[in-house]
Amino acid sequence: MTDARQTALSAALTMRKTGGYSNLVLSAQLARAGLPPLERGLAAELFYGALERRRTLDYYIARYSGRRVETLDAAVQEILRQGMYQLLYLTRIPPSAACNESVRLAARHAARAKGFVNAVLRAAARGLSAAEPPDSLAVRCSVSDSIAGLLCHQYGEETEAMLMSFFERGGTDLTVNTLRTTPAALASRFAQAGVEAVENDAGGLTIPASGDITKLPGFAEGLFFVQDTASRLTAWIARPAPGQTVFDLCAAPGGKSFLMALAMGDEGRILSFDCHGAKLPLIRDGAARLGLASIETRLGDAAVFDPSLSSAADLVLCDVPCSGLGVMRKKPEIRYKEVDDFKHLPKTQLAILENGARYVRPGGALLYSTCTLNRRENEGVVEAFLSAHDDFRPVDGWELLPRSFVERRDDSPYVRLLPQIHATDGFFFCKMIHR
Ligand SMILES: C[S@@+](CC[C@H](N)C(=O)[O-])C[C@H]1O[C@@H](n2cnc3c(N)ncnc32)[C@H](O)[C@@H]1O
Repeated sequence: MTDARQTALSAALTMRKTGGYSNLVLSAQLARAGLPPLERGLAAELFYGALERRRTLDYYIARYSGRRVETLDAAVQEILRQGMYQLLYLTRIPPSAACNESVRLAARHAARAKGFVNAVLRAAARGLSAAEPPDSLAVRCSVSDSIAGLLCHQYGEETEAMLMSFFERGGTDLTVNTLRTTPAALASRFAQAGVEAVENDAGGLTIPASGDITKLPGFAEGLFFVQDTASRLTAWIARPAPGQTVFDLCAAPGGKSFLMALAMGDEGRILSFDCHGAKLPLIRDGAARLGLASIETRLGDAAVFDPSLSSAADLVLCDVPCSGLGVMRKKPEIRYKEVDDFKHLPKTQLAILENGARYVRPGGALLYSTCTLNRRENEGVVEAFLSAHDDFRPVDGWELLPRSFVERRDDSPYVRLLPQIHATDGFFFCKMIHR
């Protein structure tokens, strides 16, 4: 029989085998399993929880088994991780149920290890309340040693609070299609369907994170799209006006293009580029669902000048590819990247920014953004750009934000959203004006 625990285990084993994005792997397993809502919620909690806490869980598994986790069979590793996750973090599940259910899974997937799984989890259930937490910050926060080292170097004592804040569960943020409805009207449609939506200060709605977004009322009518609050702030900082020309150089899947089109009342021209042709339909389909006619998609490399484009854009967005260290909450696989995997990025990011600058008309704006906390990809890139371009001046992004986001830490014009302070994803924005 397929249940929540079986579904979570299948997703974890698939992820090991095929890699890929955790949300896509889980969605495929959930679609196959057809579980009722509560069971879906538990499956997601176990799958994401065991993935995002993996290093911490492995520390305790090693402690109570006397074995290094990598030496165990794949199914045994994942069953123990999900079992240990229940013991440590899911207080609503009695420890005996966590042990029994894990043993049941072991009987099916690793019969010879049934007794071992039982012994490890029962020893943990008895001992965990008195166990010392891991000494290592990387293990406590469950990130790679190299990511912990990088962030400690850049953020010092704030690092642990920053990384711990990624474990807090948030809802799903939606941007409302204000050409078709209002946040209040959409919230009341959701309420009629039993979905509680809360309006936030940045003009969006937050709903509890569960279920299939496409089944919500208003989805097919294009009344909203999923977009994190941090990302939505692009509209406040960019402030495009109706009738303007906007180039969105790294646009797929299209969230910021949609946001610009809404801010412009769908009047004007938005050219949405991506270098991956396969992603362009995501932008086109999204724009069609939302009824946005001002968006045109183009295949293009943001780092290479296209002479066929006029250098008359009012606004150029460079929402560059980045290490994603600010979005670990939603993409837990990012936790285990190595810093070497993304050390090439600043060069690409600077090349995109340099090229983007060539399309901005005098008086127009260039907006650089990332969803990472890595200063080499943020301040490092814009400072390299600004030191070579006295024809661009940075503007104070904080002054453009809604009141509730003004908790700034310094006088820098760059907007640095920190998850432990602003309760958003980690994000970076630098808006520059072409003199
Ligand atoms: C951070 S994502 C953009 C997210 C998007 N702006 C949104 O809000 O939905 C970066 C995008 O840049 C694209 N990309 C990466 N390198 C690129 C390049 N050299 N030229 C154009 N697009 C690129 C990736 O395919 C990816 O879709």
